Amino acid sequence: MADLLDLLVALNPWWSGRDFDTGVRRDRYLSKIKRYCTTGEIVVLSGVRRSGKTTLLYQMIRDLIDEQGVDPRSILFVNCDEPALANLDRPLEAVLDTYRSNIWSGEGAWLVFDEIQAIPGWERWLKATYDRKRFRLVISGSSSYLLDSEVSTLISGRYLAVPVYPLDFSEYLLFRGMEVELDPVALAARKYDILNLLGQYIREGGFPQAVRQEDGGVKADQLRAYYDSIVYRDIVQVNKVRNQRALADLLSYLLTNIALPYSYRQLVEVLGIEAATIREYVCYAEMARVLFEVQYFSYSLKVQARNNKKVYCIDTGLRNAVSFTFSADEGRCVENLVFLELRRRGGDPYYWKKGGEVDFVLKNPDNTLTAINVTYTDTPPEREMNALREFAAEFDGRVRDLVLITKDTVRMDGEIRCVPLWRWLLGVV
Ligand SMILES: Nc1ncnc2c1ncn2[C@@H]1O[C@H](COP(=O)(O)OP(=O)(O)OP(=O)(O)O)[C@@H](O)[C@H]1O
Repeated sequence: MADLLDLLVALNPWWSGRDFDTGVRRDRYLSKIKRYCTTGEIVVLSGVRRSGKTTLLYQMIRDLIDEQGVDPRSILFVNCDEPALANLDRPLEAVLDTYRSNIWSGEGAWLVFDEIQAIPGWERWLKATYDRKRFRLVISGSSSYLLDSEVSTLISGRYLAVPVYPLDFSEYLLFRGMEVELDPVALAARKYDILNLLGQYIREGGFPQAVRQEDGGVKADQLRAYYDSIVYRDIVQVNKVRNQRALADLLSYLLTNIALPYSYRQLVEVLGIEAATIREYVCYAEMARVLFEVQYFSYSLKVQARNNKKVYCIDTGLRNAVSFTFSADEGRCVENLVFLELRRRGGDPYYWKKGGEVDFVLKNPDNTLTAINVTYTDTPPEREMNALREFAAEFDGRVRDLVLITKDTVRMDGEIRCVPLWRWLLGVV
């Protein structure tokens, strides 16, 4: 089919040696994708809208061609969102047939399908293609579609997921033109530039396109547009939400109150929405990866469930653009940044509260615990230290690390290690 071939040629500039834009490299993801690709499993890039999945696919393709010497024609990239594909009867089969008969009929082709969830029936096609063992498969899509139960069952045990987040702090610095060497002298020399950019990162977050936008007004509009499309396309449409007003009120409340424990009873009272509906909507927002709910830490599931929860947002810039906030809540945005970084590092944090409060508790693979508090004042308050000590006493013998993330204080205080946020985010501690 000539039209389809034209479309594929346009989508795959590397077949004809044309250049293509790969933006700023994100090595953290590229090395993971590369490792996963060697396993022969389907590699799935999933993450919130606009976090940079398509661009990462281009970067992977660039590396395949330039570093690994893969024949450019053996790589097929398809943006499944292309309107032309929607008119085809069996789009994925048609695309593969056209590619195999015109471009590459040899072994070992790479099939890279972006936004694959746009094509109905893609799960079955993917499973069947995987079972034929003739292709390497890399797919991407926004989370709510890719991680739902249907997909997990159809391709379960056959895929490795790469969760994609907006920029981390070192990527943010790179986007802002600062390449930092992780050497103590170089870091000390650039500390004030780094701190200045950290202030901006806390406010504007890490959505790549918004970071590159210099005009503050346009940036905020862009972030609001992202939010609207996440809410509408990934929550309302996917889950057929009827009470959109209630959803909007709930999300707005939660985003304004990130990092604060809340109970469903309190939400019912404030918002006038039923508890079951609140639970359902929070779950949708988590699937769209716009919010993350954090549970109370306890070895007893009953105690965990009985206690209040907290939420954090996928991006502080997005949150600041759509909620009613004041500059005084910088501390909570900082806590949100720490939460996101813990998730990027593969952690699944809890919080804990008794006399004092511990912002994050992590269960380590060796069954020990790490407790982290975050403070962003010039002098770390004693109450943050005391809460960590209280936690250590409560879970005596199980605690491996007590960490206080600070604005600029570096010291050991008994068992507590104080680390400045910027160093912790860059992984130099
Ligand atoms: N590494 C990067 N370097 C430069 N710009 C980037 C980078 N990553 C993303 N962007 C920019 O951010 C925007 C969103 O990126 P991209 O389309 O890759 O995200 P996505 O996660 O695939 O989005 P969606 O889910 O909406 O399809 C684009 O304008 C893109 O140019």
